[in-house]
Amino acid sequence: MTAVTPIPPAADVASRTLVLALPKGRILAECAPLLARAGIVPEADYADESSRRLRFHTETPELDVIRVRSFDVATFVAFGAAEIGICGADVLMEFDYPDIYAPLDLGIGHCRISVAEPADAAGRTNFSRLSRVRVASKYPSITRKHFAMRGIQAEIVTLNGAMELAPGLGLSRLIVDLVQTGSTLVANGLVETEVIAHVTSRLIVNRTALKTRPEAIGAWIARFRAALEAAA
Ligand SMILES: Nc1ncnc2c1ncn2[C@@H]1O[C@H](COP(=O)(O)OP(=O)(O)OP(=O)(O)O)[C@@H](O)[C@H]1O
Ligand SMILES: O=P(O)(O)OC[C@H]1O[C@H](OP(=O)(O)OP(=O)(O)O)[C@H](O)[C@@H]1O
Repeated sequence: MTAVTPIPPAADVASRTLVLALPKGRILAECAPLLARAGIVPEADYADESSRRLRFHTETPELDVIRVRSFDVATFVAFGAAEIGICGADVLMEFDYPDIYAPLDLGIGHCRISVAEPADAAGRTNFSRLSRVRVASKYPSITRKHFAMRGIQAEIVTLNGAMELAPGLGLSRLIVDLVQTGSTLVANGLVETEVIAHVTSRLIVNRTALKTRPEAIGAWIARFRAALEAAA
């Protein structure tokens, strides 16, 4: 039988090293100056995506960082595996975890989550007469809610990338995806028809951890706030 590691008693949880979950990819690079201003200096290879390590110490003994997929940052924090994290508002909207508190807009990762359709069909869809529509997205919950608010039942085709291919290949009529410059849409013959929400990255914390360790976590929130003010 495999030995099961006991769940640490509350006292250990209260004193364990805090974990900050960072999203690998584009946001990680944008985070770097903010982390530096907040006094967080992780081991040098934390930003080296060719490194197979996922957890890194920082110069502050009571704080480690982990590097995970952007969508998974919210899950690590919601379940208390990481006390603090940085992730896009798109991810927070999609999961809507009640255990996450997002005290700070970090002003990085600017984009929007939008509906798009083929340029040659744009403007021809009469949404007031539509009862069902097939939409490709990696945001099934946001998409379903958005169309439900207009009385349309969205049939979601969940993809993890390259959504822009879906309409041209007959997989869906519309897509819901992130847009920043709009060049990916243009390159694939699509146009943005509706903005669902504007997105930036947020500092997030686990609500229970904030209640049990208010000084430690509150101090990190304050450091991030000061770092933002210093940059303003
Ligand atoms: N084009 C963009 N411009 C600006 N911010 C973006 C853009 N695309 C995504 N983001 C923001 O960055 C976050 C991470 O996106 P990124 O593209 O790095 O990862 P991903 O491709 O969604 O994830 P993965 O590679 O793990 O599948 C998103 O949740 C969003 O908040
Ligand atoms: O409006 P733009 O500036 O063109 O940016 C939008 C693109 O950026 C994101 O993709 P990403 O580059 O993260 O690739 P992915 O498909 O692997 O998620 C998003 O899913 C769009 O495809």
